[in-house]
Amino acid sequence: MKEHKSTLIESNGHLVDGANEFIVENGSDLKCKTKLHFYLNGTSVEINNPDPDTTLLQYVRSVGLTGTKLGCAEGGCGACTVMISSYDKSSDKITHCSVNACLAPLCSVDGKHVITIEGIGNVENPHPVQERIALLHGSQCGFCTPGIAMSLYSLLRNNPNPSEKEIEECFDGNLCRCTGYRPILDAAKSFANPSKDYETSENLGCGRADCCKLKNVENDVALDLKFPQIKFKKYDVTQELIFPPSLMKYILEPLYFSGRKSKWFRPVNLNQLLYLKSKYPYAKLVSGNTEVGIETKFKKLRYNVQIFVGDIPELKTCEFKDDGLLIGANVSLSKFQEILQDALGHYELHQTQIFKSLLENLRWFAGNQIRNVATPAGNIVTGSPISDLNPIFLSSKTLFSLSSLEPSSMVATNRVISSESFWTGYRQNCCEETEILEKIFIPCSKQGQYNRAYKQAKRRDDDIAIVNAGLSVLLDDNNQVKEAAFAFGGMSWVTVRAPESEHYVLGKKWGDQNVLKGLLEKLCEEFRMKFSTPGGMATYRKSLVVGFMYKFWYDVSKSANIIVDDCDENFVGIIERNISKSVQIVGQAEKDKTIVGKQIPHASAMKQVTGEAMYTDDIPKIQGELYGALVLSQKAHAKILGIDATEALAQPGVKGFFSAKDVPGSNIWGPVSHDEEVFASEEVNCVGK
Ligand SMILES: NC(=O)C1=CN([C@@H]2O[C@H](COP(=O)(O)OP(=O)(O)OC[C@H]3O[C@@H](n4cnc5c(N)ncnc54)[C@H](O)[C@@H]3O)[C@@H](O)[C@H]2O)C=CC1
Ligand SMILES: O=c1[nH]c(=O)c2nc[nH]c2[nH]1
Repeated sequence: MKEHKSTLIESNGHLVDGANEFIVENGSDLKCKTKLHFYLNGTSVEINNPDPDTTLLQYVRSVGLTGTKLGCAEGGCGACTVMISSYDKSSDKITHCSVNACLAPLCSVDGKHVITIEGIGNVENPHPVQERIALLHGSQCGFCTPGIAMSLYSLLRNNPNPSEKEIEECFDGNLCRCTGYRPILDAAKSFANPSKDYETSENLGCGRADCCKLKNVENDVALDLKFPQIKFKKYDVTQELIFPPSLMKYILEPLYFSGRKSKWFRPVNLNQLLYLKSKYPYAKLVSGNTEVGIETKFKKLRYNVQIFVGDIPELKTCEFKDDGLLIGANVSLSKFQEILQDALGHYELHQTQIFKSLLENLRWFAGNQIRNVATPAGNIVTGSPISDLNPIFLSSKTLFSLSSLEPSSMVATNRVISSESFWTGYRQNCCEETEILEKIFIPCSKQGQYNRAYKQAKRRDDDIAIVNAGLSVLLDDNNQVKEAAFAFGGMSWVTVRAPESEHYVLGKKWGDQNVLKGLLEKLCEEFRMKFSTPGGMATYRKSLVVGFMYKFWYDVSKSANIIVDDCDENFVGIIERNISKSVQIVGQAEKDKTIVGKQIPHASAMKQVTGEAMYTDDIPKIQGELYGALVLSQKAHAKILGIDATEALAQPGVKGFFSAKDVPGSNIWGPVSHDEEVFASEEVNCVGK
């Protein structure tokens, strides 16, 4: 990767390539559009100067599409899943992505087609996805159900013939806390092509002659066999909502919106971005918004100027160079996965170690909805100490290319910095205010190099790491260590290397058990973590570091054909979760009975799965509506000596305060025995009462 300089001023004195479109500061004279245009469930929508702080979820719910739910608000539960389709002119391809509407800025959907649960079907005419989830008991309280349906729908739009594995994986960003995944997966797998998961004929099916998994069985016939009591609609991909033809002619133009608290720029090429960043050095770049969205919502950070970088083609490029992969810093993580997968076929086997580590790691990076929008740049620049990607970048000496524009000379400059010197402190890096991360160069591994990534989180899918690692060694022909780079996340304020352990192992023989012992001891010395360390679990985190190295030792030994004593296969690789299997045994339907022995979907199922079911939060607001909040005990056990609400009542907008003495009738209630107070009267006996 070479550093370069270029000027944004042409010989005739004009700015090149559209940079001048942002020259006027207040927006009134800008050549950019101030109207947002997109499609929502097949209908064109235009909004003049939308507020940059509005999320897509707030918008769709505000126009009555309340099937999309607000759950965690941080991209973790999937209740807000919608599908966003976009058309790429250069490849003439339409892509469909499941996305968390709770984090997606409304302003980011310009030129795209947003489909919510209401857009795919309704109670009278449900989409097959909705119908099968409802009829196969895939909803109980139904709150997560629209999001689950939209994840499956998005998968089918990209891949109408998925395998069972692909179906299970499409739900890695959806949580359900009451129905249970068994009936959801049963319904979803009714869309699967089983032959994709079972490669040999011995594995085809459960042994029954009429097993639904037998090859050559037509999909709908198979369904009848598996669920004989239920008649489903056939899934016909040709009946899907089309991508609006007018959006295929859409011209990408710069946008400018000015809201109550912030301004939003959308440059459409790199020059425009560099120009804007030089003009507004303090501006926040927004890409997938999966980190910035958390900062503004939960950490209450304010960014008065936001520059959206999600529609800049130069930041989404990919080149297979002789010695590595050069990618635009803002490719989505899903696209990054595709690129890495292609790289495995493009390069020689020994060159692909780092690409494989990244692929392994991306499997466990959040859920699909996040990976469809989040970017490597977002992860690198955030510099979270438990970033999933940064340990691998650090262990592989990945290079970052930073670009900026010097405003007085209008010269664009670029410098290349190694990941080894990029992060400087807790969520800090060496980017200057006017710099942007443009490209990332991931080197090919060398002959004899081994790179692995490990992650331990509280659960495998959709969770942030407790500790993670990117480990690399280069062995010579005698298996002596020529180079070592051990990077760990979750062990300090930033992703860190273990220089003493790396130094210890240099020149030593991989596979020699004394070396392993010494290496593990060195790691323990190097990561002395105080019991009081932020994040806690000091002993556990240290043991994870040692455990990862132990695993790496055997993993590399196996790959390098080094015979080691005590090599337990369980130390190598990860424990794979097989495709889940389930069976529901339903009693024989009794002829003279209408209910007993029959699988009867509950009465709200179809309403829930179509988003038509109304929850409290979905009820339209009424004029003068008031809100209530509970005042809870902060003491575990205390006598209530008195309640003074004067200060609360003095707050603007507060209309009243109510306690036990205001309850009309009895203050005692309970589901079976009436032994609880509605409001505590004399004593509290737990925090939160
Ligand atoms: N909410 C969630 O559940 C999860 C969030 N994440 C977060 O997702 C992030 C991934 O990316 P995005 O959503 O795309 O990030 P983002 O749009 O939220 O931006 C994150 C940071 O990266 C900066 N940035 C983005 N592109 C840049 C560029 N080209 N040059 C310089 N700075 C740039 C932004 O200014 C911001 O400081 C990670 O940082 C990670 O922490 C990851 C997994 C789960
Ligand atoms: O690298 C990351 N991986 C994650 O899973 C995650 N969740 C929040 N922030 C995150 N960063």
